[in-house]
Amino acid sequence: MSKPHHPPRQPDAEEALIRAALTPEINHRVRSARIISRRAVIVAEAGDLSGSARAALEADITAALTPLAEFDEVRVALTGERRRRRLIAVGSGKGGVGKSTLTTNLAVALARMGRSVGVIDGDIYGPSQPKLLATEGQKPMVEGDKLVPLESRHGVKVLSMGHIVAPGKALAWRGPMTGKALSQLVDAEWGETDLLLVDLPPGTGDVQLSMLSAHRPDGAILVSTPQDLALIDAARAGQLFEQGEVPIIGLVENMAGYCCPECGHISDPFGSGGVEKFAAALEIPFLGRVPLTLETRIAGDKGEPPAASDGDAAAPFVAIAAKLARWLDTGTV
Ligand SMILES: Nc1ncnc2c1ncn2[C@@H]1O[C@H](COP(=O)(O)OP(=O)(O)OP(=O)(O)O)[C@@H](O)[C@H]1O
Repeated sequence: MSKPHHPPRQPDAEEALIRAALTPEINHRVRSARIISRRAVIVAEAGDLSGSARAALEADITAALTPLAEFDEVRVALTGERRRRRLIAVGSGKGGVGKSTLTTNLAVALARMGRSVGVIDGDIYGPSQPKLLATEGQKPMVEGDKLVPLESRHGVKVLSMGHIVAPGKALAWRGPMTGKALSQLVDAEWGETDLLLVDLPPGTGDVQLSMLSAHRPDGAILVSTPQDLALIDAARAGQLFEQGEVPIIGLVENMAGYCCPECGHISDPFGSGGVEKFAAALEIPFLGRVPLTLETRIAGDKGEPPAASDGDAAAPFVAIAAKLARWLDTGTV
């Protein structure tokens, strides 16, 4: 007895038939289209769409295909909503103003608020995050061609040039090399991490420029101490972000006044309120002030960020982190 004859399947013809009934906009999203047992099965890319736009896409595909006689049923599978990881740069015009300390403490405070946060130490010439997040001497693993961020003990993932390059070795790097190094950190295997805080080197050099061109941040926080010179440099750093069309979330005043560890009295060797006035003049939101405290300095050196505990030194960081969280959720501080 001869075998029953099955006509060869014609996936291309099936796909062409289905695509002919869809608009170009929808076809652009269709990844596969098949007819299986008189059922049309369409897989469409919808990772960038919100809930209502996804529902509309599904309804449009179903409505366009239902009249066709070649199948009895239409099934639409949409690809999952893609997580959009946000990148926030923390920058300053001048070195040593506490940008790294602020980055670490904001990350830890946000993690304690339930956010999934990673820190990238973009300070290629003087990395400080390995120390601040107590991961000194650790080496990230590599999966495929991607680095796997280190898990700090404070619930924040971290990757720093200090984890992958011997101290001092990056000093001679310029332009393209620094850009490539930064890309390795940003494009690492961050997994479920929703938010990356990037601790930028001070100033407006190569790393900042490659950050703006290759990994444009969603927003930037500027840090300054109250001295005039630091403020002028901060304004310059702000201009760089503005030119790169990166929204400036706000300005933080660090080492605002000295908090005496004996009596808690705050004295202001550099005056007070200058940064806030400066922010107002530049029409940049003022995010808050962090006093100079011995606790913050010692905690930083020990890899125990104040924001990891509930002491007095944590409060200013927590308040600024809450503003950043609001900005992330609503677009305003
Ligand atoms: N509010 C603060 N109170 C006390 N010490 C602080 C405070 N902020 C920062 N420091 C200390 O000041 C020093 C410089 O801080 P940090 O490394 O965060 O600055 P930076 O702007 O990132 O510097 P760099 O230019 O080296 O990247 C560190 O020793 C840090 O512990």
